[in-house]
Amino acid sequence: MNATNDDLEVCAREPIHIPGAIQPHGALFVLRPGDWTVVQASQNIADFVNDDVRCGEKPRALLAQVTANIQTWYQTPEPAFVFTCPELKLTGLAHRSDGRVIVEVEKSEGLPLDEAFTALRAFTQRLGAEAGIDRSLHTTAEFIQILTGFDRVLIYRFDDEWNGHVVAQAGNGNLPSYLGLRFPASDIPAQARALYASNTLRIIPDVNYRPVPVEPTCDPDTGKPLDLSHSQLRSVSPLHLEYMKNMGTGASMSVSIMVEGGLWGLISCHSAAAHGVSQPIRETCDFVAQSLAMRIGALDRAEKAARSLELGAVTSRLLAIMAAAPDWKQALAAEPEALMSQVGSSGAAIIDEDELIAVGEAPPETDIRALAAWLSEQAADEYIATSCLPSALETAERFAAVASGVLAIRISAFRSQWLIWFRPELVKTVKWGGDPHKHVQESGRIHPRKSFDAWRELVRMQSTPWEEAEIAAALNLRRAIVGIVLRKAEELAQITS
Ligand SMILES: CCC1=C(C)C2=CC3=N/C(=C\c4[nH]c(/C=C5\NC(=O)C(C)=C5CC)c(C)c4CCC(=O)O)C(CCC(=O)O)=C3CCN2C1=O
Repeated sequence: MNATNDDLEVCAREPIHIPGAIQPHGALFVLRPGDWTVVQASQNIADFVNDDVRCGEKPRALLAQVTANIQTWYQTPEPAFVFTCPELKLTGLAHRSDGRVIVEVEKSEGLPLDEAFTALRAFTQRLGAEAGIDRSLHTTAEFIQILTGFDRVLIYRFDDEWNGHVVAQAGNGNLPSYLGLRFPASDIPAQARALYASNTLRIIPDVNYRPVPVEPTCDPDTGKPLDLSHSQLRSVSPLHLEYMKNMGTGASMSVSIMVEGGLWGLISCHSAAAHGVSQPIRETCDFVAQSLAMRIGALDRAEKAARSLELGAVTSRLLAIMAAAPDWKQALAAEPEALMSQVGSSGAAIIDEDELIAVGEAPPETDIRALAAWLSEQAADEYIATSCLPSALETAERFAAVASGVLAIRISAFRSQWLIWFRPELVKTVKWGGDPHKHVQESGRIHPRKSFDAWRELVRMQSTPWEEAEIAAALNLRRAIVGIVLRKAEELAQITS
């Protein structure tokens, strides 16, 4: 039976940050600052630190020295403390959580730091030499695949609705290609995305792992469950483990790509069989993701600046034309190409009460008037922009071919005075990784879909989305027109007074 949106909502509320267990490729204990006593520990702690850590006691022997160093760190503003314990062949990480210090340890292995640095330097040189974003994404996927040895590395980009698009890929052929496929937002629900914006690297070395409980389950003083939001060993949602098995992956690692403080996408790594990656290599991958994010941010800013400059030139031309004309509406209508290129549209209309002027590819007059009436009912002071008008105004289906996209600026708050740009429908076929609507409801809970084969969807009644720079250009023109209208009104008032 297909799951409903409510089921997906329940899934998006799963408290993944307090699983009460960790993955077995490391061990964890919790210190109470002040007396530095161990208040909780994972059931496998002795496998990593012998008998040096016991609940209710201070860490002993080698871990006593580690704890002393943690106490020194605890007095600093540093968010985390990375340490090694060569005698026990351990690397570790300490971080604060709910007034406690969570200490996680793993076996030391893998890439020495100088080799990691050499690899990083080679990568940043290659990245700097890449001209555009596509090559930067592919260079990153190729580098991470070689560095980590995962079978497949994807660059997964979120769109405005949090659906994901695989925009770059590198692999050794052991796993199917997902390049170009899209995945629904529900595959990575909101609470997971929020977690990944702060905890930027997660690894699941073996999808068939048996979770290791943390004991006692709740903090003995506060009774609160242990918050593993910033942990590296956190046991992950059983739902996601099922998803990975359905996808035929035995191990995964995800690294968040944070651009301008927002989750732009993920570097998502998979292997068919269990596959681990050492702490130094993981740190290197996190740094690579940060380097890529800075590159994406710089390229995005440069692209927006160039687009703003291009549109600014058109705005200046239109302002000059309106300033020299007795009527701004007729002036704009006399320059249809400039008016339409102001925001990259294929048609436009100017409505001022009964007066209507249309240029380029525009709906019939009656439909434009009905659209203006609908726009006037919307709670928008300055503008309304949509790339899918029929989803908001059903009657717009009949002119979707020429106006699926609408960008409308309100000239007057008191009368029906609008400047509207139109964009045509862009019919496209979207390839999903499996049927995005096919989540299965079984035995009282939702299950991830089992097929990720390309599933094609014909997308209708949508135009190319309006860019930030285009909306900004529309608002620049609006400010000029409102200024002209106000000046005309003042002149008229002076004449008639
Ligand atoms: C091929 C493109 C691709 C997709 C679509 C994808 C999905 C993905 N889902 C992730 C996480 C989760 N999904 C879900 C839930 C669902 N996944 C589903 O398919 C469905 C129906 C649900 C229930 C809403 C949950 C709870 C989590 C949080 C797991 C955790 O960190 O504890 C995660 C993050 C897992 C991680 O970072 O460890 C991913 C990344 C892996 N990945 C991909 O590479």
